[in-house]
Amino acid sequence: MAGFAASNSDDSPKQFEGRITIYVVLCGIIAATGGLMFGYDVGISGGVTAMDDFLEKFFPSVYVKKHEVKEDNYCKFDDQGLQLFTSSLYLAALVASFIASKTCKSYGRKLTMQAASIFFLVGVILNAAARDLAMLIVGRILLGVGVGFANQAVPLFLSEIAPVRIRGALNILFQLDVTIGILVANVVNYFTSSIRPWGWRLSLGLAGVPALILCFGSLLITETPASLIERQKLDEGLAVLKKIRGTEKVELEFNEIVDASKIAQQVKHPFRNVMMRRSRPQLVIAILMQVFQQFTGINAIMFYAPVLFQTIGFKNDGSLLSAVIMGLVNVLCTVVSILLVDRLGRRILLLEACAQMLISQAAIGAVLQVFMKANNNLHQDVAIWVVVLVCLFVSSFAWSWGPLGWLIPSETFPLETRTAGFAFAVSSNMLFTFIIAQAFLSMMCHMKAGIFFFFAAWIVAMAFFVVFLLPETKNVPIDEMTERVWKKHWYWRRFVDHGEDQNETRDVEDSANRL
Ligand SMILES: OC[C@H]1O[C@](O)(CO)[C@@H](O)[C@@H]1O
Repeated sequence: MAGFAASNSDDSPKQFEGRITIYVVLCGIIAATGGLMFGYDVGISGGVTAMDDFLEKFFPSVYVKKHEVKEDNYCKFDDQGLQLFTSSLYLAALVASFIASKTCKSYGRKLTMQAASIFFLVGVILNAAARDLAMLIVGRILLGVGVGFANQAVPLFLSEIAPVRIRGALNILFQLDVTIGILVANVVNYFTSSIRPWGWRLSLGLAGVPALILCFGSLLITETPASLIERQKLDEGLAVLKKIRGTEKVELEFNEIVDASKIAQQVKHPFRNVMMRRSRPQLVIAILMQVFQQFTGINAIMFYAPVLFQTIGFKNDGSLLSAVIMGLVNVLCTVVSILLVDRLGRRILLLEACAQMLISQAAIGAVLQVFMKANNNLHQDVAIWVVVLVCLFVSSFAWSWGPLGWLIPSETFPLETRTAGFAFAVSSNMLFTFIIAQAFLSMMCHMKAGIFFFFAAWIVAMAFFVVFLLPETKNVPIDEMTERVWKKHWYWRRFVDHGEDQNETRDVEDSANRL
């Protein structure tokens, strides 16, 4: 299989000077709290939409359907308005990520994170105080803008400040915070569901906590050297590089960033450049990683776990508790990824997970198909098996496609197309999260257990993608990807080697002449 991977002649990381400083780790931990906002939101909506008081106030018809004994269990929550509550956030985030890519480039990663926390806070206030559906949805849209800004800035920030040998681990702090956010949200829902009739307001309002952490925390962190140098702040960039590497000897790395930024400055239209032939490998991979991440079916489970568990017959408390257990598995297995990603590499984790996810999705489908046909509810013993299978699925997702969906796109684009290219990754994630959020309950209503086979089929396609098209990027310095990865890949090299796109060359030359 070596022929399909990037066959680096020298697999050891380039020896940039420097150690892993406390400051760099601290900056990583603070910035990663952007992931908490995203995760909290993913986790909170499922539980809130299962709460009677919330349904009765905003979605009375769903409330009635939920309590109708004869209604088909698979279809109880099939309501476009209810799904719009969950999904509107992702639509807003999709649009926001393109705006955020511009602010990231022109004003830096740090400022973009600060803006994210402010948008998010305003959204939280509207949500917690919502008196009608309109207020609720406007609040969700603002939360979405916050998520779009944070998801754009944070993974880039983490990959750019990280020393190469722990880049994977540091970047995965973002996804770790996403999973912690989901878990905390599930725990919060577990308790607030018994606070009648305003428990849902508390659930939605507590989303302000991670936003406040990011807002104040981001005052303490640095801007990335790459962003400073890209914006012509060379001295500041050099000083920051020395500080985060804990040494004065940073010339090699500094020069590499300066070289990358010289090319970046000549590119006046990053979005046009990202569309050109030679950006094709990174662009295709960034988008597909996200499409595939979502078509594992993860969010069908994350958003609607409490609803799903109610569907198979757990009572309110039982279903929220199962969602909490699942959330814990998600967090712990993301830690496994942090420990392994820079040792085993990205491809092994992704491939192992494909096998484990395929087996668990197919098994969930089979159990529901067999046992739910005769009886609209599952027997408690069988339902517990479904929870076990869901945990098996979530564990493998958590050490692979979850974190690597962010890591790989953030480390593969060259500086000149990095923010624009990464915007495609974020927006694809949001688009497909939106599609799943909007469609899952209807799909479950129509396809019933078949939905899990649908996701299983996608997992097969993902495995082929990794085997043939995804090169290994472990231990490759971020600004050396073209030489060491793309030019050596059996398929992608044709885009990079002969990819001198006429328009692009003209674009760069024009800019150079103007300088
Ligand atoms: O941990 C699961 C979560 O991770 C993500 O895939 C983001 O990487 C979310 O879409 C999902 O809800």
